[in-house]
Amino acid sequence: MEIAATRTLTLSPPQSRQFSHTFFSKNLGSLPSLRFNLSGRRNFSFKSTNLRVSATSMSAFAAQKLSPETFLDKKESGILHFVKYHGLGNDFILVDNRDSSEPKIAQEQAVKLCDRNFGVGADGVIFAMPGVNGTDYTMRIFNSDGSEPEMCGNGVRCFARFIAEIENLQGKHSFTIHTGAGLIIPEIQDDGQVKVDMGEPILRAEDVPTRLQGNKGESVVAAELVVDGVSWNVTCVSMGNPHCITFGTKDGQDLRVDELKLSEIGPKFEHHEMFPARTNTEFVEVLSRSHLKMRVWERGAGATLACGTGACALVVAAVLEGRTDRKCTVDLPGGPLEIEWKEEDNHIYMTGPADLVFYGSALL
Ligand SMILES: N[C@@H](CCC[C@H](N)C(=O)O)C(=O)O
Repeated sequence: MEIAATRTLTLSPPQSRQFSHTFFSKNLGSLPSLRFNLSGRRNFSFKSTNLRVSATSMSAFAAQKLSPETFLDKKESGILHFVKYHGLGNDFILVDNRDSSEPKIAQEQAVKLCDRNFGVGADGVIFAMPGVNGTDYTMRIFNSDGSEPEMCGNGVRCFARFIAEIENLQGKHSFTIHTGAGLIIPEIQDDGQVKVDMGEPILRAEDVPTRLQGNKGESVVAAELVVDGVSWNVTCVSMGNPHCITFGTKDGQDLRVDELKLSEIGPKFEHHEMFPARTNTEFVEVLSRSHLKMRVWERGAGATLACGTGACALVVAAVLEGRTDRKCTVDLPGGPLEIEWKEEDNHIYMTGPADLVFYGSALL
């Protein structure tokens, strides 16, 4: 389903200009609040020191349908046009940066945009940039705290759908994408899901990076990590970005992820001295040899509803610890991902959704 409605964006005084944009949203079945409000006018505004956005949304159906390219091509100075996407609730502001290898906004501005009270609200800002070394595109991302990670699994699925949208591509398509984690290849499937070749996991302790000693060759597998006086069993895996995966504590107690006090324990893993580049942490419950359930505390973003690189890393950890087979469904708070760590090429393949939420503009 595609819905288009006029969106009027009013800049706060003293810039009392008005812009009208077409608002596109797909898959609104999962977004009752948007559908619910389509018949009326709703005002919302976001303010912060250097970022001001106020908008009156969705006043009419199909009143003025602009193409996505036209919307993003508008080049009023000081205004950032973006498209909001999410992958299982892990949400991102996508910026069309195809004309430059410099991100259109600075890290501090990304922090303000990502703010859920004073900004647009997102787990990160993603830039679609020109490719390098023969790749189709480059993807860069800023976390909601402004730091720059090497890779983002849910983000790269959103990136693929964003490219298809702005390049007006229909059906099955794959792209080569240069990231901080090397070459990543997402392929949009006929059903709209995105299957991503996430490359090979990195297991050497020093490269993850972790200061924990390798205990299985150079890898850290089911090793002891003391966090706040409690001994946890952890496996460390990098998918370009660092992950610490735990299935429970050393006393043999398996995790019940719903019972975890994530906001208390998460930051203690993230900033642990054993992780010189900080870490993402996945807390995992094994439901069967092909079914896992996880909650995540992300480096630079906190508790999120999903983490694609995390889901890949935890399947690697589960296999290395002998807990599951190589093909698993991973239940994340925002929904399931299908993950396979293939023996033939040592690559990990992730399949899941990516959905457009809305088009918007922000005054920088
Ligand atoms: N949510 C992402 C990971 C984003 C980067 C992460 N916060 C980091 O700093 O490494 C995913 O889906 O992989």
